Amino acid sequence: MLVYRLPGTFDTREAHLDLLWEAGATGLEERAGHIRAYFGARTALPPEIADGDWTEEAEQDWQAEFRRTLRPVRAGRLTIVAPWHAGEAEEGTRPLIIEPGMAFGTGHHATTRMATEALSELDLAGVRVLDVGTGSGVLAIAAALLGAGFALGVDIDPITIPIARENAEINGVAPAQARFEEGTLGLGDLPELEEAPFGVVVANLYAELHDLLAGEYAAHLVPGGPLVLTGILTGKLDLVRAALDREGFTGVTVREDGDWALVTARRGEEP
Ligand SMILES: C[S@@+](CC[C@H](N)C(=O)[O-])C[C@H]1O[C@@H](n2cnc3c(N)ncnc32)[C@H](O)[C@@H]1O
Repeated sequence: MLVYRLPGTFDTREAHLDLLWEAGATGLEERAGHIRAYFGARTALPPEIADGDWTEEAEQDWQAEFRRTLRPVRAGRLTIVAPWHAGEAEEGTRPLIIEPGMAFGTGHHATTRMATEALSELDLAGVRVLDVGTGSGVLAIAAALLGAGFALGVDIDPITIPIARENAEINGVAPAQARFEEGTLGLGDLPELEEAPFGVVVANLYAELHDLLAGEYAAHLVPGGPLVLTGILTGKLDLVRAALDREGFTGVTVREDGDWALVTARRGEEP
């Protein structure tokens, strides 16, 4: 693979980005002060950009570089690691191994890390946990490793389900501890969801969906059960706060990391 560097940012070079795709770029990335364009082979750049200040980088083993730079992420009582870093969990934490792949949830996004930290602060011993939008399965697996009695991960995207199951297996989490099913809330077609309510519901989705699903979260939680929501841009916190208020959640707390927020609340009053 070849990488060409061009000074500038996506904003200042916007007109060039389409040209790069048309020229066959397989990836574009903005780094401090320059754009990197990835090509499978040496490519004649279009004249509009060929006279720019391009540098061709030496060919590298990008796969090895990617594997090296994907560092372990500390999240509460766990460290989220790729399989090749399984021995590098921080002292006093347990490794949560996630194979980086097609599904969201390697721990490198602030929302995944904050949600894992929030789960880590709860006493999950023996508790049934519902993870809505499970992706890589990271939060359901985290719950199982933190002692949950059972975790169910659901995702609307079917490609995530075998990925989540494989990640559970890598972590030694058996199907009796964590199961993964295609689906969502509100459709009523998942037998597991018709069973007794869950002790904790966690969802890393987005603010508008939390607004839509807030009533479903309440319906699937035991009275007083904690709700952990993230994937929320800080500018949309009011939408989520209003939805939780509408559905009778109490004790709302907010934590932020950059543009992202995590909200916790409890269903109704303590029993
Ligand atoms: C931001 S990722 C979160 C992945 C993982 N739980 C984490 O915390 O890193 C959101 C996931 O939610 C799924 N999703 C989106 N809309 C959904 C819905 N209505 N019901 C269930 N899953 C949904 C997506 O397919 C995606 O896998």
